[in-house]
Amino acid sequence: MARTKQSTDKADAARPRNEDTIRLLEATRKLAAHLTRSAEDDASDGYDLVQRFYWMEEMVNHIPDFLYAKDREGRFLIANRAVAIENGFQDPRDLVGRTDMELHAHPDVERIAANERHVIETGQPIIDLEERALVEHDGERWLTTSKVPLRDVEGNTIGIVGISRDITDKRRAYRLLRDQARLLEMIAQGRSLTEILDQLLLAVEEYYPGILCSVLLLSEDGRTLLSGAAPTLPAAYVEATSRVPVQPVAGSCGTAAWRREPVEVCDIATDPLWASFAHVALSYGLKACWSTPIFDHAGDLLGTFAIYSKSAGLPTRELSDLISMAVHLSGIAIERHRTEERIAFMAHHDGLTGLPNRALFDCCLDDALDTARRDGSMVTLAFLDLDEFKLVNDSLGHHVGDKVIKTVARRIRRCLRPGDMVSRIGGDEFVVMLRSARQEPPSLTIRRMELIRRVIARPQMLDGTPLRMTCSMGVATANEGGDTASELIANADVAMYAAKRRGRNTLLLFRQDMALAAQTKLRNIEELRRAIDEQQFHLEYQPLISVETGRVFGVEALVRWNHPTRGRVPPADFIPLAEETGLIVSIGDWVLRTACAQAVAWGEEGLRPLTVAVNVSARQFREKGLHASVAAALSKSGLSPERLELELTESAIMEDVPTALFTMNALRGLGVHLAIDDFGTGYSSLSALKHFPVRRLKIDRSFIRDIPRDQDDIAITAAILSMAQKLNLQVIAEGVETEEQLAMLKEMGCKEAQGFLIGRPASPQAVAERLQGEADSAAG
Ligand SMILES: Nc1nc2c(ncn2[C@@H]2O[C@H](COP(=O)(O)O[C@H]3[C@@H](O)[C@H](n4cnc5c(=O)[nH]c(N)nc54)O[C@@H]3COP(=O)(O)O)[C@@H](O)[C@H]2O)c(=O)[nH]1
Repeated sequence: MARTKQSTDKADAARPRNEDTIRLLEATRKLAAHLTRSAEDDASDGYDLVQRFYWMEEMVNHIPDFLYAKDREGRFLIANRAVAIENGFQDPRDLVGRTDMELHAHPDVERIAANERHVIETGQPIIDLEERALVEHDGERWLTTSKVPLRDVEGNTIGIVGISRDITDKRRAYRLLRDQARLLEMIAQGRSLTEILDQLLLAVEEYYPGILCSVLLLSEDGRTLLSGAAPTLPAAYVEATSRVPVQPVAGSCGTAAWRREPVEVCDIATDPLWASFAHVALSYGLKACWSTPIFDHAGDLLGTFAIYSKSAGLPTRELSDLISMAVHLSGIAIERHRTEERIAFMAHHDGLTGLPNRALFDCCLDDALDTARRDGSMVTLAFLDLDEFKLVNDSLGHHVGDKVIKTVARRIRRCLRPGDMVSRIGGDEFVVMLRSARQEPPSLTIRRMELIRRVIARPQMLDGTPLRMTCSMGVATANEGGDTASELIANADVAMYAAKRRGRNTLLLFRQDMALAAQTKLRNIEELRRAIDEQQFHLEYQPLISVETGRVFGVEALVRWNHPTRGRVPPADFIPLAEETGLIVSIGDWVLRTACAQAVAWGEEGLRPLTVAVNVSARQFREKGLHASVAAALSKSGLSPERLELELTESAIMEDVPTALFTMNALRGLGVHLAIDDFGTGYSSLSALKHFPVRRLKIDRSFIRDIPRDQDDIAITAAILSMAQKLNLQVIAEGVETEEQLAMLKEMGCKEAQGFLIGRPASPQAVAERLQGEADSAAG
């Protein structure tokens, strides 16, 4: 207690006293006297005034808030220990007589003094005013303050009584929430990643003045960290550290990304992790660097969040909390940005190869052509289609097909120069745009395109097996082939189809006559469509006879097209186009229905039952609907199934033997018979032949034509006959035109024949007459 009395006296002696202070002391004395009297009155409770005063002082000193009274001049009259410590004193009494002005050179000192004067002059209290603290530890601090007039016993205002509470943490938490909300809003609004990260880093730096933040983003290959945001770091430093390797020893960030955990380097100058980079950081006064990896929700690394400090050391707990929040927000922003980038990329790129898709390509082609028109540069386009790609997909599976496409895409890309472009526009179709600043001779352009073609054709290793993919290419240049994007594309497309026709693995430069051919083809397709709609077809029937008896046992239905202006169009002129376009499916369906109905009609005329043979094209054979189409033709006509024979070509069967076998068995399941047409021209596997559920082989007319002159044809025909006999198959010889041929075939043991000698394709009426004639002569 004595230590307290002495120090008060000392303080009193040291401070200048003005009238208010004297009045205040007077008031205090009166108060003390009053308390003494009261204490004497209450002596019965056993506690004296001094003890009460001590308790009061202890109580006030234990309050963490700042309690104080000041005189009219702003001098401290009394304060609790919290105020003393805040101002750098141990004993509150050391504060007495001092003013804020003396203690602090803070810009807010004058404003605080003015507020206090206002309370004294008006007698109006200030309640819960938020103000900056005059003392800063670890950055700016905030108080909420209430100040009321201090009055003496007469009611005169002799100063103020104040109470202040530190609300720095509360305010920081509130600001944190507000900043967080603002950043999330920016993310939701789709603002740019740089803008969001800059905002985030500036907000963090505002909490702890003196720190500098940066975000580095992981490169696509995951091996490097690239600059993401660093709004306040010196630009030269950002530049110098724009590619940080992700490896075990690579500063704070590269190491944090490598270890996938925070790396806090408290002294860049001495830490071995910074051995190679320290000189750069230190030259900018950066002494410590604390880096935290940023992950996405799936745990994949996105980048790093780093804080640089200009003094060596480690982050405080509060700063660590703030870093966690900032890392989390950075993760959300980067992940969202990546997702948006991915969506945008997918909208304009092909998912398998990553190449620009048709929409993006068209856009770039338009731009390139615009530029070419302005500056005389040259745009060349190539349409490129892989040869027999379907075979790869069908035989080796789609996963192998995908690998092939990716390899082709990669190879084409490697052949391109800046400004060139390649796009995948279909399963195995690519379009390449080459640009050159000046007009080049066609030979030069073709050389570049040829290079692409040759590079594609290099063998690819697929699961250890080499595969060579060739392609057909059509090339068109803007100056020669056409000036608009659609003309250019159409011309390159036409040239590509011409290349395909030329025999694949070929490059053709567009010529005007190709366009004419393409236009004719388009017109033909249109006319063929109309022919189907308007039923411009009819059937003729060619007799099939028994060599032994010469009697007709069946007929082959052959389609004819009566073109409204061109007249009779031979099947050889339109069947291939119908095949190519798929129109053969409708035509074939019609042929089936008509032929079945005709066979029934002959029966109804009283003619003897015949086999009716109908050609099934390769395309029709591949169609899933063939089985249903045959079943419908039979049920609609009422024809007995064993009287219908479907002629399948060797090549259609051999395209995909297992599927063909399945289809053939399904058709046989309907009760219809099958024959292999044009036998000998394809590559029938003889071992597979014995499994095919066929009844008849039709020896192709090319082997019959030169009989009996050509010994080879005789040998082939004999071999087919012998093999068929062993396999228990019937054989018919096609294209028999002469008596010699027929006689020779008979001699060789061929039991059936078809050809102009026996009968040309004829109308149903003519067939009926022939059958009637045969019946009559048999009867007669
Ligand atoms: N998918 C379908 N293909 C059909 C259909 N109708 C016909 N075709 C195919 O068109 C090609 C040409 O047919 P076409 O001009 O009718 O010729 C056939 C006969 O006229 C001809 N032939 C018959 N005998 C002789 C002969 O002694 N000499 C000779 N030079 N030509 C002759 O052969 C054609 C029938 O051949 P094939 O079908 O192999 O038995 C032709 O490929 C037809 O298949 C149809 O409806 N659908």
